Amino acid sequence: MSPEQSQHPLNFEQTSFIKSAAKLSQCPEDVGREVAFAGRSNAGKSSALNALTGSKKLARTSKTPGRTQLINFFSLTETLRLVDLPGYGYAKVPEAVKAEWQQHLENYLQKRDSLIGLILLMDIRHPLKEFDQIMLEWAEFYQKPVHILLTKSDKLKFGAAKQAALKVQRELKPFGNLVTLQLFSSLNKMGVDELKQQLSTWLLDEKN
Ligand SMILES: Nc1nc2c(ncn2[C@@H]2O[C@H](COP(=O)(O)OP(=O)(O)OP(=O)(O)O)[C@@H](O)[C@H]2O)c(=O)[nH]1
Ligand SMILES: [Mg+2]
Repeated sequence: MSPEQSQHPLNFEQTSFIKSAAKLSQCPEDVGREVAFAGRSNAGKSSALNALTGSKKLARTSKTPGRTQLINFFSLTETLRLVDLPGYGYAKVPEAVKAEWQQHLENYLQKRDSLIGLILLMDIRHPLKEFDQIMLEWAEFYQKPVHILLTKSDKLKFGAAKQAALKVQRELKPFGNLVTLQLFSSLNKMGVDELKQQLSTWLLDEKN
């Protein structure tokens, strides 16, 4: 790691919970900038937010997939936010409920002006499932950059994790610069610094 990589102008430890929203109309005012964490149920979104902010309980984690059913907003500064999106694709939820979540998610991606980028989390052992593909297509359609975290990388040996990342990277070639990717583990904190760097780049860029 180079010295400049370990310095983040943003203090992620000062993140605090703002509110939960079940639909777009309940979201905080659409001003400033925010980055949303998306991914299938159980991919590790809430755990990643906690690892990022150095808090054990900022975002609720669970062994039961589907725990986060609301859009949870966190503030980093007065104008910068992080968002924990509901995990999609949880099989035990009725189809009608799934369809409704998807609708809220697409609405959020389409209409939220302050949304400047997506962190898309995928379990490194099960990447690019159907819902990940849908998310990538929406992101491309609505022109939102995506940074992928291959989570639970601690579950594989480093060499195997690297191989898995290369394979995913090859499959993402059609998206070009819009999609980037890294290894991540909330358990051993692998990639937390790289994630902070990506978020700082997005959130502090005056063009966004
Ligand atoms: N080994 C390992 N387990 C992890 C990691 N990240 C999350 N987990 C575990 O995976 C499970 C799901 O984690 P969550 O962070 O709650 O997942 P989520 O994506 O927020 O899930 P939903 O809220 O249901 O969408 C929990 O049992 C976590 O402890 C990781 O990096 N390594
Ligand atoms: Mg969650």
